[in-house]
Order: sequence, then C-alpha cells, then structure tokens
Amino acid sequence: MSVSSAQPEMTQSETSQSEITQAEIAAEQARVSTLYDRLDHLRRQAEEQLASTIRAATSDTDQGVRERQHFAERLAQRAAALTAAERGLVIGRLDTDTGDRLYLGRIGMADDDAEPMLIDWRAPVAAAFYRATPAERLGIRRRRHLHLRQREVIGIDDDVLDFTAVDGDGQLAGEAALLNALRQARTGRMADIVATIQAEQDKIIRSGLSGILVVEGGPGTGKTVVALHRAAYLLYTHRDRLADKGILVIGPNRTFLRYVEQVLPGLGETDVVLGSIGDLYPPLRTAAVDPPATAMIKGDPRMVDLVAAAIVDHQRYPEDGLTVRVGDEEHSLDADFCRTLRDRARERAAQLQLPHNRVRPFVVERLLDELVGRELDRLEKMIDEVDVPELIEGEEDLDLRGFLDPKGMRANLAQSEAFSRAADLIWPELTPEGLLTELYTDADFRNRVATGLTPAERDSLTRPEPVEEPWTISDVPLLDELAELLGPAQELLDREAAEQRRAQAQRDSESLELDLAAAEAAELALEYADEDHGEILIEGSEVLSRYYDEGIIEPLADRARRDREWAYGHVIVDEAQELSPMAWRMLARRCPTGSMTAVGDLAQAAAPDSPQSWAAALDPVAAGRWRREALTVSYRSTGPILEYANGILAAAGSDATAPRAARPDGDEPWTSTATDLVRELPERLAGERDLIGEGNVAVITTPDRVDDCLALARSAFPEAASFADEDFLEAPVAVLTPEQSKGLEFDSVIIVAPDEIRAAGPRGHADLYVAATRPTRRLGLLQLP
Ligand SMILES: Nc1ncnc2c1ncn2[C@@H]1O[C@H](COP(=O)(O)OP(=O)(O)OP(=O)(O)O)[C@@H](O)[C@H]1O
Repeated sequence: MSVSSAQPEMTQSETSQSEITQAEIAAEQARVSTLYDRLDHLRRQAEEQLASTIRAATSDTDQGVRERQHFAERLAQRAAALTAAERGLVIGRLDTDTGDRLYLGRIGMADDDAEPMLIDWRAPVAAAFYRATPAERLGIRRRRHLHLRQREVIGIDDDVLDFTAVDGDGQLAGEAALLNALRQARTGRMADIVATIQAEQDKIIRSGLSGILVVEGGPGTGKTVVALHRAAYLLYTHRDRLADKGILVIGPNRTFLRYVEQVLPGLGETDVVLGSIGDLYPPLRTAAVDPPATAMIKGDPRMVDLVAAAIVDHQRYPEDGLTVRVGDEEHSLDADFCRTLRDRARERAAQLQLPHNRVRPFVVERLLDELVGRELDRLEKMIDEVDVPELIEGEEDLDLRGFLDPKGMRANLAQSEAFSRAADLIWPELTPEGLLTELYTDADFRNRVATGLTPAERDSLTRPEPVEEPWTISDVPLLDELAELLGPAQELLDREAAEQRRAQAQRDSESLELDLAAAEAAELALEYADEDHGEILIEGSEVLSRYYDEGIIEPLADRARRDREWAYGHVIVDEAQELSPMAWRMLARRCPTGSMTAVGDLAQAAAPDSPQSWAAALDPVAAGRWRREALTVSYRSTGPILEYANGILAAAGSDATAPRAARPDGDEPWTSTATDLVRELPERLAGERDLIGEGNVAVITTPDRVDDCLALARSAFPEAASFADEDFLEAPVAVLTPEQSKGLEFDSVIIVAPDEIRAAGPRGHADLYVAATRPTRRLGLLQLP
C-alpha cells in the first residue's frame, strides 16, 4: 500500500493523504537538517585534513611523498564524495519490526561516538529498502521515501508493508516515488536512481565481484544505469581490492559516455575511467569506423593467428648470408649461421614466453660475439705474423695484443647503422603500427600471413593510401594484441628511461615551487569550501580538480587512462552485444582478475556477425566463468510504445519480446505518410514540442536522410543539433541515426522513413527496434510515400 504526501505532480494513492500530517514532514525536516549539519561538519573536517596533508608534503623522502600523496588523494576523494552527497542527501527511512528507524542516504555518516546517523545506500542493511515487498517484508514495516528540494523536505511517500492482504506479485518497490521519477522530463543527462532502485535491479547491483556477470534485458530496463550503480556499489563494498585499480566503463561512443558521465561522480565515485574501444590504445583516441565487411574481418578471431604470423614472418634470415664491416674489414656470416641464430632466438622466445622485441638483445649479443670474435681472431693472427722489433726499434718486449680493445670494438659495432641493419635481417624491432600498416598496404605480405582468410576477406583489409586518420576502432584490439606479442621496442624503452630521468630532475628542481603551489591550493580549497556551504551546489569532481589542476595529486583515472597496460579491478561493458571477439580479448587483458559486468540486449545488435548467444561471445574468453541475470521491466517507454516495438520483432520472426512497461498507459504511437516532408517535419516537430513541454524531441532516420532532416528541423528550430555537435545532448531537438541513438533516450521521437530503416540490411529490423524504444513518452512514425 502506497501513501503520498501532497505533492501536486505525484499520483494520489487510494489511501487518504490526511494520514500524513504536516507535523510528520516537520519531524522529518528536523532530522534532515541535523544530517545536513553533520555533512557540513564532515566536509569541513575532510578539507582541513587535506589542506594540512598537502601543506606538510615538503622535503621528504620519495617514499614519504608518495604515501602522503596517496593519503591526500583519498582525502580529496572523501571531500568530493561528501560534496556530491549534498544533492538529495537523505533518500528515505526504514521502520523495522523491532521498532528501529533507519535513515538511508547517498553516503554513510556516524556521529562523534561512531553511532550511525545515516546509512549508505550500498550497505547490506539498505538492501531491504529496495527489496522488501508486502509478500516478503524482510523485517520491514514501512518504507518511507523522502523528497527534498535542496535541504528542504517537500514530500513523503510511504509504502506500508505489513498490510497482509496485499499481493506482492510484480510489485514495484516504492511505486509512487518510482512513477514520479519516470514521469520527469529528460534533461539530456542520465540521472542516478539511488532513491528508486527496484528489487530485480538491486540484486544485480549487489551481485558478487568475481567472474563475468552478464545482464541482459530489453530496451529501457535500466541495464546502463544499473551497471553504473553496480560500479559504485563494488567500489564501496570491495574498496580494499579496487581502490588502487579502479573500474573501466566501456560505452559505444563519446556522446553516450557524455550522457552517462555524471552518474558516478554524482554518487561520489571518481576512480572510474569511461571510454570506448577506440580509447584503449593510448595515446591514440579514435572514433573512426571501417566499412562493416572490414570491421567484421578485423574483429574475427582468425586475426589472432594472423597477427602472430605477421610477426613470425619477420623473423627471417638472409638466404645468401650477410656481410658486416667491422673496423676496416668485412665479415660474412653464412645462411646456416643466420638460420641457426634465428631458430635459437625463436626457441628462447617460446621457452621464456618473451615478446618478440625482448628477444632482439639476444640476437644482437650473439651477432656481436661472432663478429667481434672473428675480427679479434683476424687481428691476433696479423699480430702473430708481424715482427715487432723490426717494426719499432727498442720495443722488443712489446705485445701488440694489449692494444686490442674488444669492448670498444663491440660498442662501436653495436652503434653502427650497418650492424643494426644486419640484425634487422634476422630479428627486426617491430611496432604494432608498422606491422599493421604493412598488412594493410603490402599485398604480398598479406597473402603470406593471412592464409586463414579468403582472397576477398584479405582484400577487405586493404587500406587506401594516403589516409588522413589511419586507425579505426576495429584496429585498436589488433594494435593491442600486437603490442602484447611484440613488447615495447628498445628505442621506446630508452626514450621512456630518458623521460623518467628528466622528469625526476624536474621534480627535484621544482619541488619547492610545487610545495608553495600546494599550500596556496590548500588555502584556496578551504575558502571554496566555506563559500559552497549549502548554497552553491558544486560537483564533487570540482573539489578534486582544484588539487589536480595544480598538479598536486594525479587522479587514478588519469594515470589509468594513459597506461595501455593498466590492470583494472573491474570492467563494465555497455552495449556488450556489439563487441567483436578481438575486442573481448583486449578487455580480458585489461582485467587480469576476470571481474566484469557485461550489459546488453542481443535483440538490439546491429552488426551482421553479432553473437547469437552470450555463450558465443563469452565462452572463448571466459568459459565457465560467466553467469547471467535478466531485467524484465522497462522504465523508459510506456506500454503502447513497447507494444509497437514488439510488433517490429514479431514481423522479423524474432523470438525476442520487448519488456513489460512500468507505465502501462500512455499516448498511442502515431503514424502518418508525409507527402510533403519539407512542410510536415517542421510542423510535426513543433507539435511534439508543444505536447511534451520541457523535454527533448529526436528525429531518427537513415544515415542518408540525416542531413536533409537536420536542415528541415533547423528551419523551425535553429538550435536543432546533429550527433556530431558538441551540444547534442542539451539540444531540445536532435537528429540522428538508429546506430547513434543506442543507449540514449528522448521524451518524444519521430522516426522518418521507418520502412527504409527496416529494409537496410539483414539487421534493419533491429535498428528500427532500437529507434522505436528511445522515447519515454511519445512515438511518431513518418512514412515516406
Ligand atoms: N529504478 C529506476 N528508477 C528510476 N528510473 C529508472 C530506474 N531504472 C531505470 N530507470 C530509468 O530508465 C531509463 C532507461 O534506463 P537505461 O538507459 O539504463 O536502460 P537500458 O536497459 O540500458 O536501455 P537500452 O538497452 O535502451 O540502452 C533511464 O532514464 C533510467 O534512469
């Protein structure tokens, strides 16, 4: 049974509102005010502690400085989390059978005697807030949602759970609060759902850390938002295991990542890197895509053998042997010698599991041994033949061997370009970029190494020259695979070592300046903290950036982002149905513990080679280590919209069905045939904007029609934006393709040329299904004659 206080925009429940008195709101206000006072106190304390830690970080040992920086970073995060908790600090209250009243919030707080005042939503006891139903009360008599506007209590929703006659089947927890949240106009940014998490979602959020958890569910079931809350939960519950490693969240593109980027900082969590597959080979960041047929081959598991073969192909030997000048003399090494050396190097690589470039020093040393040895033999022989007394009068005892300098000879030879070229003929230093370029541009090389591909498949790898942006998203897993097999090139290692020496020297000379900057930043932060007090709501991440901008603390996320080999504690993959087998392999390398959450919907998959099942996607990288959970209720779209979407699946003969709607009622989708799109689209857009009021409208159409539709939309709404525009997410009218609309949502959607979307390729119906499930309130189909 649900009871609501008098909020004009909320559903009126069947029970009389008068039961909730103003006195009760006043009592909650008193409690909430006390909790905000405590928040202010703790925040001030954290900022002061942080400021003094930073101030103290002078003239210490390296180890001491590092430890203090680490401590300062933790304190900065705590300050950020306390700041982020300002908005909607208290979520609600649980009244238990034993008479306790537990207040739940975005953050846990205790009083000076360590007595809990507010329980973090992620704490084990808070689970009952999300899971208790009248049928399964979990010791809870009443669940109360508190609605706050800034620090003021403006409403209360009560779920009375000990009302035994209520049937709990399909019960939505905190229904009034939930429906209120779902009816809100969209802002273009995903909001957190801490106050209204549903039981099936809570189970997923709190699922254990190990293995891969696959969360499947139809559009709008909360897969993305649940995955993000799971990240916050895991960082809270397994802080010891995740704190120094962080969590990687992979999304389909940058716009999507911008759409969700505020959720975790808003929950007080900053040790998270958001990126897409194109960002995982730093410093490269690419959003370029290949034609589908090429992307398919580049993502194919056969590429594993192909890239390995590309390396082996370079481990050659010159069939005529090789000749190298040492000093004044040329020495020849025959083919047998070269082949044996190459074979021994391969054996060494296999035995010691060394990447290719790490074996080059072995080859170089053996070549030097041989060449210097031969030259010494030659010189010694010459010395034996020379009659010294005859040569230099009075130096009868002189031994010319003493003038030989094998070390110097070796060093000179090692540095000579001719020697490097000779070593390259047997074991060249290779880079991932060089090797892939060769593969895409040299047909002979490709034919030698791509024996597992058909001629047409090989051709699809050809890259036209010259190229503006050489690397695509599908190249990134290949570059990464090659980087693993090759290891860093010596040149790169030397550069890195030099860089480190330079950085250390700079640190030493600048430490005084940094200390001064630190002290200033600390003072500044305290001043800000005073100003922010309650009134100005700032993001938690801003608190951190004050320190980061000064270079005093480097956030974990920044360190992780620029390190290709960073080992994350957990990886979350959104739109997981779109990942290629090669991309899965790369992600598995990023997460040695194998702890991942993959969320997706096979029915929404766009690629023709998308996996038929989760087993097909995951068994190759994690056989026996993945489990599955499902979400069944759509919180985005209304019943009539989902019914239309179901029709799309049924017409395509798909087994999948759209999820059940949390809001069964709503406007019926409209259909119209536009004989004059130039007139009709702007008119329809204006009509939708009037109907929805605050929110946003999207036009979704085929890639070919996007430009025309954008021009038409702009004729009525100059602020209309395309997917590439910076302000796309904030725009009141957006124009995009089904592919680009993945993961996003809008209050109203007009699909232009739905039949063309459906007819475009074997997965056209999936694109239409994605487009039709973007709206929260209204859907229109504008057919073209
Ligand atoms: N428990 C909840 N309370 C309030 N809002 C919710 C809840 N669960 C989901 N939502 C909202 O429903 C919408 C859809 O969620 P989300 O984008 O995570 O779904 P999805 O399953 O990832 O969808 P898609 O497959 O289409 O990308 C979001 O606006 C989200 O905030």
